[in-house]
Amino acid sequence: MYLSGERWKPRASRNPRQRSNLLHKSNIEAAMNALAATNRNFRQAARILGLDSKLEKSLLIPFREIKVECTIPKDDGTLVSYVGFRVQHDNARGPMKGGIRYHPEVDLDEVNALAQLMTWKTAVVDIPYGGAKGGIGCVPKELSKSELERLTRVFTQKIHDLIGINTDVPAPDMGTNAQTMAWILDEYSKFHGHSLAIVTGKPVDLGGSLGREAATGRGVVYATEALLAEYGKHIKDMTFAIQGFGNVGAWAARIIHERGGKVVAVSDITGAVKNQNGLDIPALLNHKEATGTLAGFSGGDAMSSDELLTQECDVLIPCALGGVLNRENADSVKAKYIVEAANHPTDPDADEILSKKGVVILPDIYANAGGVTVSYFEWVQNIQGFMWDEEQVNRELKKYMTRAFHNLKNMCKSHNCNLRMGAFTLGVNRVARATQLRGWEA
Ligand SMILES: NC(=O)C1=CN([C@@H]2O[C@H](COP(=O)(O)OP(=O)(O)OC[C@H]3O[C@@H](n4cnc5c(N)ncnc54)[C@H](O)[C@@H]3O)[C@@H](O)[C@H]2O)C=CC1
Ligand SMILES: O=C(O)CCC(=O)C(=O)O
Repeated sequence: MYLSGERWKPRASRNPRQRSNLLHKSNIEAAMNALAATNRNFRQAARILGLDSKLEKSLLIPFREIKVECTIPKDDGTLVSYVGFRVQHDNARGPMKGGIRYHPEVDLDEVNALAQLMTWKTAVVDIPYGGAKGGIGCVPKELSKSELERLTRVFTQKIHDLIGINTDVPAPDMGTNAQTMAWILDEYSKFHGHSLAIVTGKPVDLGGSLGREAATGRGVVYATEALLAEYGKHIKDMTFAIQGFGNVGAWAARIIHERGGKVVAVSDITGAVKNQNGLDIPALLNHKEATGTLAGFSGGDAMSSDELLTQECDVLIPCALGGVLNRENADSVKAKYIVEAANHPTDPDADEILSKKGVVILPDIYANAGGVTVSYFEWVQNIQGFMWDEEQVNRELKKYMTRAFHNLKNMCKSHNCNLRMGAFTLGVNRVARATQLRGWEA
């Protein structure tokens, strides 16, 4: 069945040289970093769609890669330098859009992969954007608030000429939040005048949208509901394990709990906690708020973070880093469904292993698109100088996520492929059409 873990298999080429190239490529690509894995998924989609090789190449090459040095004084007066990136991948469908990540593993390859994913993601949910992503290689928890502010302002000074309301609009990602966006907005406005729509995911008091903070987690829940409905199942009858308890993970857990789902395990960088009878999520949120850690929560048993991914559950929701499901642990995954709330949580090796086990994977470029969808609503509200109420935001979000699921499913049916390829073909096809209509083909 098209929603199962079955993989799309390339049609055997009649040309033996071409065929050996395909096989050789897929062998090499089995152990890949995020960029190679993303490129591989894109190329598979391009083949399914029968894209011309020139168009394929042009869609793959990023519009612009920016790398800047950001030197700031630490609180003790010493100078320290960080490297910041912004990759603008594609703008055929509109201004480039994507988050900014503060994390020690940020590098140009990763940002490239994440920027490309944004291009396909905005197209999957059919919002008028292209894709971009940014990041700074740093450990945000080791920086004071004033150091983070200085770093964000210096980064903005370095890239302000290359972003813009109609060119590239940043947003939060791992390690950044509404406050980070407020600093970017303020710094950018010094150069360009008051510019509310230059970032999304900002504080509501500064033009942010109601519902944006919860939007990625809420979108994950809408996506999960749409998937489970295909199997005649409901959140309230299922158990969930959630990796990551930051913005996305905590909101997903909270909303699943509200809908009667049983969250049986949660992890973050500080540890993990489990309870097969279901964790009391509001109590866990209070505990995390009060102590800054999951450790010591009396409503469950502590376990190691690594165990979370192989925990007994119906639905596994990774909400942290990329590549966490890989050849080392994929075979031990017990979940029947994986909803990719994180970007690129599943390594290609794991994709293969999980598919063979019949695990259904709802891919990132659809599953976590709720955040950028409400970012789009925020940008629209800023441009209109008008504010929607939260009910309208959530209603529209559900509409976009539900429509995208049906479009994705139709691609799976038309091309007899799994959900990942359904999402990639949906996104890539829309971007390819816009590229052709603009006359950008080489
Ligand atoms: N914030 C947003 O609107 C969107 C975020 N995403 C993706 O969702 C993921 C999470 O993003 P946010 O929640 O915004 O970040 P966040 O910084 O708010 O939270 C990240 C969470 O991951 C945990 N974590 C880090 N390393 C871990 C490890 N080794 N094991 C277990 N937990 C670990 C952290 O402790 C924290 O709880 C990322 O992949 C991001 O790209 C995707 C779409 C939109
Ligand atoms: O809200 C946005 O513009 C981007 C969110 C993001 O970075 C993502 O979807 O990965």
